[in-house]
Amino acid sequence: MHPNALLELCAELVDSLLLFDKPADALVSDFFRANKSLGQRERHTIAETAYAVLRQRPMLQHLAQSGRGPMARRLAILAWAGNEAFLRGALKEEEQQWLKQVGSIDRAKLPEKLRHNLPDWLVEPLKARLGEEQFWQLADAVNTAAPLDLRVNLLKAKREDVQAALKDKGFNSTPTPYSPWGLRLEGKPALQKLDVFTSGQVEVQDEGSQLLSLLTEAKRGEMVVDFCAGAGGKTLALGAAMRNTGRLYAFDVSGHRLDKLKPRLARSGLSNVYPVQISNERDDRIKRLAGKIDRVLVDAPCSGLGTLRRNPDLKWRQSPDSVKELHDKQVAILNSAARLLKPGGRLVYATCSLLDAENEAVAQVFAEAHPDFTLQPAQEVLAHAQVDAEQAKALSDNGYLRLWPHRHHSDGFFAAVWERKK
Ligand SMILES: C[S@@+](CC[C@H](N)C(=O)[O-])C[C@H]1O[C@@H](n2cnc3c(N)ncnc32)[C@H](O)[C@@H]1O
Repeated sequence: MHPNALLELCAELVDSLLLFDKPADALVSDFFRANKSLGQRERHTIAETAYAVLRQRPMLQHLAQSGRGPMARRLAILAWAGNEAFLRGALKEEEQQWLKQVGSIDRAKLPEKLRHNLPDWLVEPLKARLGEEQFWQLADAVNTAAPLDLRVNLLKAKREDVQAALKDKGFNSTPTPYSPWGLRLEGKPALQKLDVFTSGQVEVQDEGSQLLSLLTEAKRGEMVVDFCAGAGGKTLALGAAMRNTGRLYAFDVSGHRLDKLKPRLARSGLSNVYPVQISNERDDRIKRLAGKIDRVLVDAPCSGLGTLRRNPDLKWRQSPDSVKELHDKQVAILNSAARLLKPGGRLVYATCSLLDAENEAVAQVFAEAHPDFTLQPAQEVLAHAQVDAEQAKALSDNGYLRLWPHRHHSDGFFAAVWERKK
């Protein structure tokens, strides 16, 4: 493809992403579906360039002001994630001059908000929580791309065997530092056609998500509910931990998301999973199971701000109002899910948010209203669930699990674990 044609495609995608009317990953998929002839490398350049614009939008929009021509093209030039010589082939003489001039600007001297590239409303709570130094580490960490983590399905394979099979195909990986189920891949190989993937030996899953399933510690023969199962990333991990025995209900209000679980279930070899579309958290089917369940995982709908490495658009699509609404929804879901538990049963509340409002604040509201639930220190639960005791300590904060991209190199996660008193 001619360099200018590729640059124009980048600009077209940037234009549509900056409308923020749909999630970026869905827009990118639609874009590639509409441009089927693109090769792997071209897709990589287009997607990475567009995501770089989302990550550094304030900085790039500021720098782009000095240029000429359509704004989306200027942004794509500044964020270009492909081969540099190839880009030069796309640029007019005046664009080359402009790019050189922009390149000479010392970005470290620009105002703070152009350097952290976060919306104002997020800065204050994150600085209050982390302090100045860690805030900047976090800002850097969320503005870089995430690695690709796999969870090995221990029903079908051992971690070291999958690692060896990947190596045979030329893909290097290392065991994840905290999760005993995980492998972290070097680069971003296309996995869909590999045997280890098609035969259900691995699923793509961030290490943090694996730790949430570990915290649930679902066991053989138990009755377990994954209350917000979505496409079932955590359901699959829970089902494997149950060794394909007992009963695992996968609830979600979205039938569309539950449909995506089906092919994954087929690959996984699990037959203990029962997907159920519920109308809301007060659905009658939940009432019928009240007091009968051993473990409930509530992987609540949240702002997703812990996944900014993968979903940088979320920082521009969320707002203080949406976070407030989510907080209320999270409390309602957690209250309802808690009714399912037997005495002695375990409740895990989790989000992939960085904000106290969706995490500690929700856990606190729940704890105050439920004296019949006792908080289980995350550190102890993790150590019991095969995570090295020292590492378990590094993952916990005030009795909760707290994962941060800049410290743990996973997505940002929160989890609280309670036991219903006997
Ligand atoms: C964080 S996502 C779940 C991701 C999933 N657990 C996984 O590991 O792939 C939150 C899910 O909550 C679902 N949800 C939203 N409101 C709900 C409700 N009232 N009851 C149950 N699920 C709900 C959403 O449809 C979404 O799939």
